[in-house]
Amino acid sequence: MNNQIGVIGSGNFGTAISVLLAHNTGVLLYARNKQVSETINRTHSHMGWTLPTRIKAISDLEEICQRCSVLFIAIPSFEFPNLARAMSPFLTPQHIVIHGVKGFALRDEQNRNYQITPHEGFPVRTMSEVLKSETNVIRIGCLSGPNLSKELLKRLPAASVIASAYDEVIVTAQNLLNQNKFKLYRSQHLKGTEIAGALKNIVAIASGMINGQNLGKNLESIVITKGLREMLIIGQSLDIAPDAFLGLAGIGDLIATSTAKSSRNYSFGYTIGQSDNIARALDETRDLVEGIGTTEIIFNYIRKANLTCPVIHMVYDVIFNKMEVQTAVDHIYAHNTTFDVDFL
Ligand SMILES: NC(=O)C1=CN([C@@H]2O[C@H](COP(=O)(O)OP(=O)(O)OC[C@H]3O[C@@H](n4cnc5c(N)ncnc54)[C@H](O)[C@@H]3O)[C@@H](O)[C@H]2O)C=CC1
Ligand SMILES: O=C(CO)COP(=O)(O)O
Repeated sequence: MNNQIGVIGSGNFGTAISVLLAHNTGVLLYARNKQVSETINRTHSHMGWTLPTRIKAISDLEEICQRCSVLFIAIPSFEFPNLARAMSPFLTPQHIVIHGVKGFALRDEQNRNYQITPHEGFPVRTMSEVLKSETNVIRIGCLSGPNLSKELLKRLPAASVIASAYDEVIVTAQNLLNQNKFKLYRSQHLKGTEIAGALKNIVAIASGMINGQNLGKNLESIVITKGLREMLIIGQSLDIAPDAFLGLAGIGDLIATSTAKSSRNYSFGYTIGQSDNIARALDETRDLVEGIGTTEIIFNYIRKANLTCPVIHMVYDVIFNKMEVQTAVDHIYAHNTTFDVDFL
């Protein structure tokens, strides 16, 4: 292995991570499509962004795993189990693998209408759990925070969280990524960080819907605040400490994605809000919107776990029951109000 760092996934976030890494080290960027990697190597540009020459692209999964002892992964959650299985023969306990994926994988990949059993409270796997079960990698981390890729690629100031149970993972990520105007904060709450990053996407969709309908800043702030409450009570139901939800990977990312037009989750919600036509919004969306699948999975969970989560309910009803946004907003007003902060 040499000292190049591997990045798997050459989309928006993988490219942004590569550019940040290239400030401190050489990078091998994996693109599945050979034509894409050849074009990156020939033009030193990708998706309209000029790339540092320290980034070399590659299309051989075995080779990138053999050449890089530290790998970052940024691909959609629905492809993650397949990728983990494909990488498995090439990974060893010597590797450090850090993912930046904000979504879940179902334990039973065929069954979205899962059951909750007393022994398996959360019927989904986080990406670190997928890596643990599908590969022999031990030192796993998650990079998560308010990291809108367009802003990172424009080299605007940002920060993020590296979460891992292993100090070496945290220190390695900090050494590789810390630089002027980009800093990594540390967290030992790996699962909480992963869950926070996935759940905030649902709230970003809700906020987009409210803004697409011009329902005002008051309602937007209710949705974001109560959305955070729902993230926390889901965490509580899983015995996850609130820490992960209250830092940059929780409330920080929630603010970024629930207020930025460059967030794909927010802008998907915004399109629905503008047209009140979910079929059209789904049809027109070309971008990855992680929050759609997460809403379906988590709605099923909160129903079975008997948690009251009006914001998630609202998003579910609009997307999956084709309810109009203004009607779905009623979920927020359907309950008798009790203590404002009822979750600490
Ligand atoms: N774009 C952003 O601002 C941020 C995205 N994320 C998260 O990163 C993940 C990826 O998002 P984006 O990069 O934005 O998505 P994207 O849609 O821009 O890119 C995904 C890339 O993954 C590749 N890919 C898909 N399946 C693959 C496989 N099996 N093997 C290898 N490559 C594969 C695709 O070809 C594509 O290049 C998501 O979970 C997202 O929530 C996290 C932070 C910021
Ligand atoms: O998670 C993100 C920024 O931190 C990216 O959000 P979107 O996937 O909504 O674009």
